Amino acid sequence: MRCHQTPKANLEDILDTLPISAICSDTETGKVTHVNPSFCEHFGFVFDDMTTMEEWFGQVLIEPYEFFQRVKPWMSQHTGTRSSATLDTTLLCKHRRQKRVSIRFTLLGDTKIWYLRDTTDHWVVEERLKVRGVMLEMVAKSSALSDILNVIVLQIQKESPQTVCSVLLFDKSEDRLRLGAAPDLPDFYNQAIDGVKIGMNVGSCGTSAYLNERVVVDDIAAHPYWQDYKALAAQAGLAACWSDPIRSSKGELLGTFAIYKMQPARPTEGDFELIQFASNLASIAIEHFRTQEALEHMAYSDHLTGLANRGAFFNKCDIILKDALDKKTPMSVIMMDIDNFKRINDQHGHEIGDLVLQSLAKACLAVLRRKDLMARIGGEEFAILLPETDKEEALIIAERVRVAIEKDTVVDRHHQLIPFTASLGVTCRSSGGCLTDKLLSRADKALYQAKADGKNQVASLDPS
Ligand SMILES: Nc1nc2c(ncn2[C@@H]2O[C@H](COP(=O)(O)OP(=O)(O)OP(=O)(O)O)[C@@H](O)[C@H]2O)c(=O)[nH]1
Repeated sequence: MRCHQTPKANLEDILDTLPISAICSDTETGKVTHVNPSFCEHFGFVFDDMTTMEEWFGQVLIEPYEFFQRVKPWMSQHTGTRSSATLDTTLLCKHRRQKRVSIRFTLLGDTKIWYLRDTTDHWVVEERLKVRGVMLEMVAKSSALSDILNVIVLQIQKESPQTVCSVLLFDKSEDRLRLGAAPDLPDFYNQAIDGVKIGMNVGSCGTSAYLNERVVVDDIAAHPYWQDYKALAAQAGLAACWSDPIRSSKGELLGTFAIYKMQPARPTEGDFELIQFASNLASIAIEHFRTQEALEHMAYSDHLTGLANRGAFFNKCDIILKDALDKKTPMSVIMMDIDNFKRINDQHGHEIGDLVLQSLAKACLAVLRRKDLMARIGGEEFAILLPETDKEEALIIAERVRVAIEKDTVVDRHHQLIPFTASLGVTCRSSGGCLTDKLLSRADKALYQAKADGKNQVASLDPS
């Protein structure tokens, strides 16, 4: 690797035997006069790539501002013959790999000898421990899942330059992938992918989720998996993508972790290890979040119908009522009770009674709006919260619910259709404001009226 036979040949011979990377430069001109084989091997540069150390730093520093803020002052501080202070920084090798290095130099006559130690492995371990700690702390504090996933994605992008990552979450009920975190992918791309149904040839992630195995696509433009999405990927500047299924501790699919590249590329062993690390971290976060969700669902929902339970309904009602008073918006509630339910139970059995409760809940949800909240607050008693809804609109909704129930039936084991009906009481909040209890008791009175007037009908009671 010696470039010239000079009087410094002995020194260069010694440097050439060292396992540590070394560069010699002229103290006067700053020109690089020698690089040892270890430097070429670790960083990919050869002697002909080097002019001065200043220029080289200008090319390889990851953060351009670092040259004037850190590197230049560090270079000029040292004048004596002892070794300089150590500079820890991140460089981009000739083959575009990012490396963490510790650099120092010494003066020997008119030669400056630079020593570069590759500390990447150590740095990666430290960084990963750090991000793992941050993530576990966020999990313990029940931070939003998207925030936790963002931390993981940003860490992977930091470790692997020219990389953009995404986490998609698996929605088992619909076999779709939903956006979990992809802070550096363009919005139009995220919107197009959000909700995509998994299957063969649905990009790297859709296919990876479908096959429940890692998918590597090194050239999106030419791969059949991307046939229907390659124009979208090209618009987002994406050229390669490998995707790993994120699995729970029981092996169930939770989502996918994807690494995108801007140029066609094949993953290295290091990339596989990186995506595995990311998938494992994401799996801890998602699994914890799903467990929390399931616990909350159990605490706040009715096991038979899946509707909100009494406690959840009262809590939500308090919040919506306060909000309606603050914003001076209308709000209504409906109380509902199945007609002659005892008779249904007595004639057809408790199991059929349960089926009626479940079927009625479904029929009502189908005609309610997304913002409405329906709850089972007693055996055959239901309540419906209608935010931003005045009495006239509430009466229309109540009638729609009544008709939906009237049209619904369940079938017994002899294939006999069993119809059922319900009575409904409607009220709206008073202009002065009232408590949830008062509001519900007024709706209850209206319900009582509907029962008294012959059942299978809607009655209302004004606040006045
Ligand atoms: N199958 C089933 N029945 C229930 C459940 N909870 C309460 N019930 C029954 O609901 C019935 C309520 O009867 P009642 O209060 O007399 O009311 P009703 O027969 O609907 O009469 P009206 O309200 O006047 O129309 C009772 O037979 C309860 O056993 C449940 O979870 N499943």
